[in-house]
Amino acid sequence: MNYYSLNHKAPSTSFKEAVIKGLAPDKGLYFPEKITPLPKSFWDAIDDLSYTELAFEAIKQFVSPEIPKTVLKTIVEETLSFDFPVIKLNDHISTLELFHGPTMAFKDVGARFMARCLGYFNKNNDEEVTVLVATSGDTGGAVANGFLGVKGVNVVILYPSGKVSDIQEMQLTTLGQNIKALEVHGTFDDCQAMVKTAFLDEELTNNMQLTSANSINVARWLPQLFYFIFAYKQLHKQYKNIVFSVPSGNFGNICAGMMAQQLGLPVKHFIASNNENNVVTRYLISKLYEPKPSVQTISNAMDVGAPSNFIRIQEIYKNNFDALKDNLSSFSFSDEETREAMLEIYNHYLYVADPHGAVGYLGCKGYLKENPEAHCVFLETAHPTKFLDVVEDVIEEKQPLPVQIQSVMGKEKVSVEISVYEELKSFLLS
Ligand SMILES: Cc1ncc(COP(=O)(O)O)c(C=O)c1O
Ligand SMILES: N[C@@H](CCOP(=O)(O)O)C(=O)O
Repeated sequence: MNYYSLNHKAPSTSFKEAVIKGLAPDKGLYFPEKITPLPKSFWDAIDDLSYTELAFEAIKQFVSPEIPKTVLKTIVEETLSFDFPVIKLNDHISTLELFHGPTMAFKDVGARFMARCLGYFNKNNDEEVTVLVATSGDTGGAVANGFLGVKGVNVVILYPSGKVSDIQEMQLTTLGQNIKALEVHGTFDDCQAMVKTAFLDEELTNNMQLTSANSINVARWLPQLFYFIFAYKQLHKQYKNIVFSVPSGNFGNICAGMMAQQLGLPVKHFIASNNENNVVTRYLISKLYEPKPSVQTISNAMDVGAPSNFIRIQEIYKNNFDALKDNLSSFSFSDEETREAMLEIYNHYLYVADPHGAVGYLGCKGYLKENPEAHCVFLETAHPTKFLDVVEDVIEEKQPLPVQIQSVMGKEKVSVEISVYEELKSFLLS
């Protein structure tokens, strides 16, 4: 599959080059040249196919011919070595738990898939690759875990100082080896802007092979489309009008869901559920896309002022506002509403949701008011214990810590503080 730059000022490139480069030379995100819907026989067989078979068929067109089928099979099997259960809360709302991987957030799938693709492409290459990642909380830990000890790969994670949870910080600052953490005095958007600037800096790119493990990288972004197919497999016999409420920040996950829909997944509608960082909610009301600096919230991983992937969503809908609006609703919620939702979910359903999932739940409720015939699946994008302070404070109940979380507790934090791009550059050159 070839990929073109959404800035349209760079040549199109293969999957391999798109993964290795991360971002196109004109700073545009890569997008597949063609999306071929999966045949009816695939959807008809959904009950008989395993998760790995479904994932293999769904991703095949995007990675071939550069990744041979046998290699892809192994990559998919290794990537998906944990569960993706749907939990029904009531007849209209379910949640898809995406936190059963090693770092307990939905990023594990993309990070593990990308690490293996990069490993395959680099296997006969002596040149080291530096993977740059900006994180508002979860990508950093997942990429650190996914790339730990991978030969020839150095990972540099930029995270906003004081704006990630304690456990998220431990996950990205304590692993050592080939993983380095930079604590940025700024917001996630500052981290993301520094990463994008680095890709355009010839002094850097002439000296080292840089790539990104954020969802701007197609190998990190596209595997997220599996989730929507997995949820559909579990629910389609019971419910007809399935809609997804996706807690959104950088909009990679919801955009991957829209790619699954392009492949033919019968999704009725998407809901982008936001905290107070709500550029897309405002856009759908005003038609004006006006990013603004992010504000800090209790669903910190969604504290994104300028979502990278919105341009991919615009591409899917050919920049047609009405077509997008037909398929996408968006709601924005305050921290107070989020806390109330966490308590409501706990009291009514004895289910402990994390703050991001709770925003997704509120998105379901908002949509169902006008569309009572739908069955809404909100994505539980991270395990509640990643946000221990908030969760225990709201439900007033001590939470047992899963082994994945226990394994990072008490380890020594190692990070380097930086404030401006020049400091990132000298760190990378040193
Ligand atoms: C727990 C959690 N929920 C939601 C999001 C938002 O996902 P996206 O950036 O793909 O919109 C993130 C971060 O990306 C996250 O870590
Ligand atoms: N919420 C993310 C922000 C980065 O998103 P990505 O999908 O583009 O990597 C995080 O947790 O870091």
